[in-house]
Order: sequence, then structure tokens, then C-alpha cells
Amino acid sequence: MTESRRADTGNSRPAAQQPAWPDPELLGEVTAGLSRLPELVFAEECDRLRERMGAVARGEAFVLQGGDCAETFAGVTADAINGKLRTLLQMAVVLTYGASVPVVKIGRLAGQYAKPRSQPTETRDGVTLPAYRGDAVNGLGFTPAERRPDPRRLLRMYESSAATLNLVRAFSTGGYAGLHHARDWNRAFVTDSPAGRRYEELADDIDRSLRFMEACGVTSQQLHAVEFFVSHEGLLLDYEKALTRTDPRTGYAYAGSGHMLWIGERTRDLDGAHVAHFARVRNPLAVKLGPGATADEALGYAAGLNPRNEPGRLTFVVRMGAERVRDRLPELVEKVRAAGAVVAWVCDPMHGNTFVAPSGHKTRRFGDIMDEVQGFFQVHRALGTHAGGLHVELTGDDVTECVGGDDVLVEDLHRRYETACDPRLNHRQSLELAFRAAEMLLDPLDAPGGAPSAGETPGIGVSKGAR
Ligand SMILES: O=C[C@H](O)[C@H](O)COP(=O)(O)O
Ligand SMILES: C=C(OP(=O)(O)O)C(=O)O
Repeated sequence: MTESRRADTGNSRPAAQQPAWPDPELLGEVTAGLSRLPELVFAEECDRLRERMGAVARGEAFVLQGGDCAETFAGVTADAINGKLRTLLQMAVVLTYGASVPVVKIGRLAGQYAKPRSQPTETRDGVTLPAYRGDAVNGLGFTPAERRPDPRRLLRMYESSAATLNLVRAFSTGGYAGLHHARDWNRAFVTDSPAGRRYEELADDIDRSLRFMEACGVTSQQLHAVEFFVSHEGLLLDYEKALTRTDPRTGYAYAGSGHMLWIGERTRDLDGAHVAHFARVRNPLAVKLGPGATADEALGYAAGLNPRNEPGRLTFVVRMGAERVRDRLPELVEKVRAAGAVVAWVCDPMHGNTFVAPSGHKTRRFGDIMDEVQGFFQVHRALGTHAGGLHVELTGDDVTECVGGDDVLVEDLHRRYETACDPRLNHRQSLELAFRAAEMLLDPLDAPGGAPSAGETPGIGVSKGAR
């Protein structure tokens, strides 16, 4: 099995992290079928998100991007999707209200079905099989049949994304996402936590403000709907290419698979097929930057992916790790600014802080996550640049995958460890992160930062997953 192969992306660059599809003929049939299906998102929506991200790049707004590490086909249920949406909306309300900043809301949703992996194979008890690469490629079960890449899964990716997006659209425009329901979003969750109680108080404040506005005769449609976008890693070039469409209005190509696509840490080779492919589409794009990213690379993405230097086209999602963000980030930000490149800077405090607990679970400490967020805000405050947003892996479910925050201990990890790939924040941890981030946005120097919270054991664990 080869780890990478050339995808037919209209260029002959090497494509990293592509599955070794065993049946090229079947792959061809599937991608031909996909290319006949309607796009999942519309060019106008992508343009609108690019405008919103332009406000982030100019320092006028903040972006919250979040959702599963790996969506699964079995996870396409109304409860699971609503839980993620409500969690994101609650976090956005906390940030908007707490820090008085408009928040652009983007899900890691409706397309996050493929994963890049550190190793192409996995070995258990002497048996070696292909690594799980997301439901779009193979199954999580550790059997040869499950782990065999099957291109028909790309069709299920499309269908699952369409079903999810349908719910997202209904949710965001059907009334329930309006601010009048801010309290209701909390109802289905366990509210008996410090962050849950704090949220209830905030919802009271919002209710009072809305009643005041209504009493003054102020009504706005905007209070009854929410603008919500979807994003995923643009990893599987066979799928992305099949979903690329030309916009008849302008003649530009758009990725029809999601509003925003990001290029991952493992596929961001400036001479690679991912950068070449996404340079051709008009969607807003992001590139993940790990601790090894250089300023020259950052400038290369700016030149290659945003040659017109359009605000909102390019976002850098920084995932350096709590230990490195304060050392590594300033040089990148300074050189990008000095070159006059307009980008949005977003913090992913998850991917540089992964380690394996003694129980064998991949996890992250809430304290490390908050420490990286604080370091990110501090760097931008010191340089006078805009800390533009957060990119987090989360779920509305009451999982035990990340330690700390409110109540998850290392001993608890096995209780509800349900992720198909990396550990996610649960609902309580997500809310707590939003409250703390809102405080940091106001004052990154004095806000309570990354001190370990109850339940965390500093110093446990090995194998930092920096890349
Ligand atoms: O989500 C990110 C990556 O796909 C993930 O961290 C890779 O995990 P691995 O190092 O276990 O392959
Ligand atoms: C793979 C991911 O992250 P990164 O590319 O930063 O490792 C991810 O966000 O799912």
C-alpha cells in the first residue's frame, strides 16, 4: 500500500495523505457520479463568508470554528448535530456578549469525514492494518474488511454532508437559533456546572436586553436567525475535485463541498497538490501552521493562495502547542505584517497539545488548551495585531476525552471516550473555554489563563503529538 499517490487535480504535484484506493475503476465511477450531483454550498454563500472573514482579518470581528475531530456516518443524527450547533451558538453568545465583538460562526461540520494520519498503518497484538482515515475512506473497526479503503464511502460522505447541512440550514433560519432562544439552547445539557450556571445568568441578561429593545420598538430580523457556515479539511482531492463547480455568474471555480476549506499541517507543502488545487477556487481558505512552520512558508501561502491580497480569502490557523506558541508565533505574525499580507489569525489550541495518557487514550489537558489560547492572545496584544478567532474540536455530548476544565479526571477517560480520532471538548468544557476566552479577549494579560483546573494532573503522559 502506498502512502501517497498523484490525484487528478489538474496538476501533477504530489498529493500527500491520499488513500490507496484499491479499485481505480470504481473510484472513477464514484467521482464521475459525484461530479454530476449538485454542489452542497453555493458560490454566493462562500463569497459572504469571505466578506465576513475579511472583517476578521481587519480586526473588526472574531471567528469561532468548531466541531468534531472526525464526523462519522453514524453520528448523523438530529440530536448529535443539534448538540454541536447549540454548543457553538452558546459559545458565540458568550464571546459576543462577554467581549462585545461580532462572532462569525463556522462548523467543523458537514464534510469533516477524512483524516490525515501520522502513520499509514496501525498494529494491534502483532496484526498490522491500514490506519483509519475517516469514514470517507475506511471503517474504524480493526478488521481487514473495515480498514480497506472503499471509494463508495465518498458518496456516503456527500449524502451525510447534505443531510447535516439541511439540518444546519433549518436550524439557523427556522427561528430556534434566534437570540430569544439563548436560554433554551442550554436546556438539554447538564447545566449544573460553574460554566452552565454562568451561562444561565448571561441568558437572563440577554432576555432583559431583548425585552428592553422590544419595549423601545427595536426589532430586527437578525435577532431571529443566525448566519452559520460549514468547513472541513480539504484532504481528499478526488472528492474535492469532483465537487468543484464553475460559478456561472463569474466563471470562477468554487469548492462545492463546504464554505471554507482548510489545508492541514500534513498537506500544506507549497509545491504539493493541495495548495495547487485550492489556489484555483474562490472559497475562503485556511492553512494550519504547526510549530515547524516558517515565515517564508507563510508568505508563500499568502502569495500563492491570495495573490490579490484580498481580506478574508486567507486565514492562518496556528496550532503550535502551549509550550511553543509564545516563541514561534511572533516571528510569523511580524513578517507577514511587514510584507503587507492581509490574513486572519486563528488559534487552534487542540492539535499541538495532544498526548497519550497511561490508559492509552489520546487526550489533551484543558489547562494546556487555555494556556495556548492565552499565549496566542498575548502575542497579538504585544504586537498590536488582531487575535482573530478560535478553532476547536468539540461536541455537545457529555464525553470524557479531554482532562480538566470542570470535572474530567485522567481516570475518567474511559467512561465516555467516543471520538473516532482526536479528543474533543465536551459541552461544559466548551462553555468554560468560551467564558475564559471572552475574558482574555478583553485583557489577555490579566485574565485567568492556563493554570491547570480541578482534575488535571500536570506532568502525566508522554508522546506530545505536535505533528
Ligand atoms: O486530527 C488530526 C490528525 O488527523 C490526528 O491528530 C492524527 O492522529 P494520529 O497522530 O493518531 O495519526
Ligand atoms: C488534522 C487536523 O489538524 P492539523 O492538520 O493541524 O494536524 C485537524 O484539524 O483535523
